[in-house]
Amino acid sequence: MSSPIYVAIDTPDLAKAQELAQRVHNHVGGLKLGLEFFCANGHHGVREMMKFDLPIFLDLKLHDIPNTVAKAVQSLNGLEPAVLTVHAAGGRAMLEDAKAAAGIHTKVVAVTVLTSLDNSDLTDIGVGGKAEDQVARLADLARSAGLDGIVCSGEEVAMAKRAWPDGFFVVPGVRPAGGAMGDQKRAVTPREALDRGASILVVGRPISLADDPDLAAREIEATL
Ligand SMILES: O=C(O)c1cc(=O)[nH]c(=O)n1[C@@H]1O[C@H](COP(=O)(O)O)[C@@H](O)[C@H]1O
Repeated sequence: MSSPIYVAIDTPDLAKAQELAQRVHNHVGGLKLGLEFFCANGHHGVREMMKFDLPIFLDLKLHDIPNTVAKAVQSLNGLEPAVLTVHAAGGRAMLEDAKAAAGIHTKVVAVTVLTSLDNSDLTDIGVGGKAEDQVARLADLARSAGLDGIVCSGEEVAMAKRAWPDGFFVVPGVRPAGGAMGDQKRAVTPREALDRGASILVVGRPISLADDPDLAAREIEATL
């Protein structure tokens, strides 16, 4: 079985992205490319990263009116990433139109509550209640809008999976025990996330900033 670890390649620099992928590609199950990579390198950059023969997770976190998001998703035609993100907070029509515009081989997943937010951040943006309640609400919306799954933290994934047993659950912001949190606030270990129902794990800095990214990826995999 392939590794559930998708390495987050968070750089605008194509050569650096290729170097990291080259180092870790035998120890991860996929490559996650984000907005900074896509803005700098576009379709060409994604095609270059497809050469590693691993599934591509295009993390664009689209969030706009339905027409704009649908056209943006259509503009990815030809790339057919394995996974594509949109923000659940864009609402039902946006989610439905994003899914309808995506290729059949692309899992469209909705970001619920960013792992960098805690309950007090939610209060600041006018969302009352706890992160878990908001994740539950948005997961329900994503499911009824026909999406393939959600992105949430390891703190909510067990609850979300109980409510949506065949959903696809992406858990980012995971940290090996004792690892630096950085800007992440709702982090669990990779093992905990998997045990609680994650389908795939997104791991960035614990691998990319390690002195030996290859070893770091292998060490995380060994804990799973
Ligand atoms: O959609 C994501 O992948 C995502 C959602 C979320 O709630 N939190 C989150 O950290 N991410 C992404 O997951 C990666 C986490 O990176 P590290 O914190 O360096 O492991 C980054 O590429 C984020 O953009």
